[in-house]
Amino acid sequence: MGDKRRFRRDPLEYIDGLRRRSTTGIIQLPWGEYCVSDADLAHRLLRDPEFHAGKSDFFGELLPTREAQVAVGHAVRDVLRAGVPQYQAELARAVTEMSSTSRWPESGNRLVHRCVAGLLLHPVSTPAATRRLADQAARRGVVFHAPRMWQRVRAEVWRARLVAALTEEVRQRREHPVGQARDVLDAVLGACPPAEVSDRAVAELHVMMHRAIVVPLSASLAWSVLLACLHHTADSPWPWPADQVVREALRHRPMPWMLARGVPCPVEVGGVAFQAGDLLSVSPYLTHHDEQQWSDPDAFRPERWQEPGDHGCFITFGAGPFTCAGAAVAQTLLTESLTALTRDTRLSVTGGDTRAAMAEGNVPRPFTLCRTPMPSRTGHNTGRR
Ligand code: HEM
Repeated sequence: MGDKRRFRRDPLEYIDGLRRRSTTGIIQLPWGEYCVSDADLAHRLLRDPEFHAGKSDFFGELLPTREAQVAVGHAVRDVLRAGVPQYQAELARAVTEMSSTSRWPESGNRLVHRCVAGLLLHPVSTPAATRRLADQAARRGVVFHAPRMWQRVRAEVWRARLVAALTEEVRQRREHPVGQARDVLDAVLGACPPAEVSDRAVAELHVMMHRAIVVPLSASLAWSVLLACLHHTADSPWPWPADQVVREALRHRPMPWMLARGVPCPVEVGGVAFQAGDLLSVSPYLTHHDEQQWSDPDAFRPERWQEPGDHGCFITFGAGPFTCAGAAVAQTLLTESLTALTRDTRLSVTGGDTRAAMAEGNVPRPFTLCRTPMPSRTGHNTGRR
């Protein structure tokens, strides 16, 4: 079997194989780029000031300075943090309406999207047509990766419509500013002075943040559900608290595939010479499955998170200057979601396995989730496992 086919069949196993054969701490990916496979080297790279002197590539060219990037990240994080009770309320409604069997990851995508929608665009302050458009665009490939070429072409049309509607909304909001951010759009607006960031760039940033929030949350929720169900098949409730399941799923199957950095100047790493501008990546998956860092790294063991000293280098949210701004709130939202899904309910899956499908990152292959009601252990709904 050729390298590309082997990679497609099981990308994580494939890069694990490359790592095992490497003696230099660096591997070459099938498309030619290099990835650091040694966990210590990966951690050093993510923290190296020389690799982080300018702006983060995460925002592309939408913002003028690194300071503006940090301000947008923090403002969006603050809105999400304040919106946790709203997320919980929508989650409770959505889970009640969920059928006893559902196809994942699509159902998880819809669930997360529904619960975040009111935080992305405030329901009262945003015209219903714009909110509807954002919802339709999300379902038609603007947010989640569309597998087929024609779907991706169609997504571009929806994206253009959405950006146009959001640009108009930004114009309106800039004419009538409010004190406190009501949603992610206000948060981005508040961090972007009109003289420096155009209405259209704010609209583009909103679409970008929409994806940056919903896509990794959905994939990580799907992995949490799948991995816990595959590793606990008994009729009893899961033996782990939801936050430990989430944390272990984020370690075992980190959704971010590669964290890429532009090489700032000619340098040699692991015997390979890089020129300024070349890309060098770090793989959260390889780092989290490094035996020097983690005991029994290939085992799914949520309980490791209650054991002091069993935590190696954890980089699902990156590390160093460009770390994810939403890491803490993301873990809260994931824990809330898993808690709601398992409340007085036994979860089981059919058809799932631990191989990743490559989309915008590592996402689980399709599986069916069955939810079976269980009598409440306390006689009433505690909301916590
Ligand atoms: C499970 C969910 C999430 C995962 C796995 C995740 C992961 C990541 C990763 C890997 C990066 C890039 C780090 C790097 O290049 O070193 C990143 C950047 C970022 N993420 Fe997240 N993220 C998640 C959710 C969120 C949420 C909910 C927000 C909302 C505030 C958010 C906001 C950001 C921002 C603003 C950046 C850019 C940081 C910067 O360059 O200053 N993320 N995220």
